[in-house]
Amino acid sequence: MGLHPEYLTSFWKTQYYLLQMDGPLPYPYRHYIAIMASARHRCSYLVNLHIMDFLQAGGNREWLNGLNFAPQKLRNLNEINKLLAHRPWLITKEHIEALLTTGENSWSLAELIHAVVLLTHYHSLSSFVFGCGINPELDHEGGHSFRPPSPRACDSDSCLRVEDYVNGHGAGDAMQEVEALMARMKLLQECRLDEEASQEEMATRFEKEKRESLLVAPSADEREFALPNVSRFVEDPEFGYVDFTRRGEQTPPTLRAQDYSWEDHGYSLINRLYSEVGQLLDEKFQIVYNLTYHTMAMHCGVNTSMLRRAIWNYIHCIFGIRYDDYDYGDVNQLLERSLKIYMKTVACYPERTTTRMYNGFWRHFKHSEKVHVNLLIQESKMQAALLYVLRAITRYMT
Ligand SMILES: CC(C)C[C@H](N)C(=O)O
Repeated sequence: MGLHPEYLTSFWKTQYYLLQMDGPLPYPYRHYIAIMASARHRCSYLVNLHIMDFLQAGGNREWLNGLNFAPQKLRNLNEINKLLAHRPWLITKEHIEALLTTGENSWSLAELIHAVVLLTHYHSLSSFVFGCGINPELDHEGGHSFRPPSPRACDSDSCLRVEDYVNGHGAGDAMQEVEALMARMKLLQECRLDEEASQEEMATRFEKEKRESLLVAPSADEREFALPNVSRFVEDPEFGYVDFTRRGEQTPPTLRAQDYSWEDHGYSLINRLYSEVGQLLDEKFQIVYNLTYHTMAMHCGVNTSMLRRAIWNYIHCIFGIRYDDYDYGDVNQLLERSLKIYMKTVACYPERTTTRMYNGFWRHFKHSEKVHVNLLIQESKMQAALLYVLRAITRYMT
């Protein structure tokens, strides 16, 4: 994240506020929730970090034996943790009601907001960790694996491939890919001026992109095994993003941004209930959405807003969120298949990200640009999950 200091500052402020400042939840709870959220995505890096923080904050060591050892109140969060991580569109006001009205184990509304922001923060941070290939620290379990799950650590196969591209024949191809992408951006910008698609056509393009996104998935053999220090915090480990293996599984239903958007609805609700955090999140979303260096691989002075918007909206599309004024044909034109696979893996099954996927897209772009893509994925995913849970809270309250 240090490659993007403006973003990092905002990220740190938010995280610091959520973990260290006065707030509705006791400190050990905050770290335990971070553990529960990271464990959903098998992110041992973050689980280990927060196990240490939990103990430092005076947390009860017993709870670290697993979810079954934690107080019932925390265990009650399990359902919403699962849904937020994998299928946030399934969250209803009944889930909210169940948490707020269970006698002595009830959550207050303020506590619940704190908890859901923490959950979504750590789900999306897990995506960043796997997307950028951050390895477990050496003194952590799995820190010395002989096949590290990290894009940074090269398995010989993918290292060879990258060298091939850069030194040999592939380098020219990779450069041409950049040129072709720039040309497509230019063409789309020019066409936009002459041609406006009808509302129905725009809706069809969204549905097509959403349906197709279901087919963009890593193969099952990329599954990561869960380490015991992580799996003890996970119940119902099979529950994931829409499961394609089950027949007749539907695509996520569509949430239209005009009915519930961050700017008009989500932000104002969270601002009312937990105002500093509302502000901090809003600032962070704005920073990441507008972040640009006007570069594209070896080119400078480029307006990349179209490309960055396509990345942001593709993630929202995977989670069923549609912007009526956006033409999803752009996503199809601008995001190559290998990038879509990478993005969907990082957002939905982060633990299955591989070196090969990381190296496979945008072969001529800089490392910092790939990290930039990860920031967009991370924040877009967080906002998507928040929109669903905040909508459910609004429905519960009205
Ligand atoms: C994600 C990247 C294509 C972003 C680009 N390098 C920019 O500065 O806008």
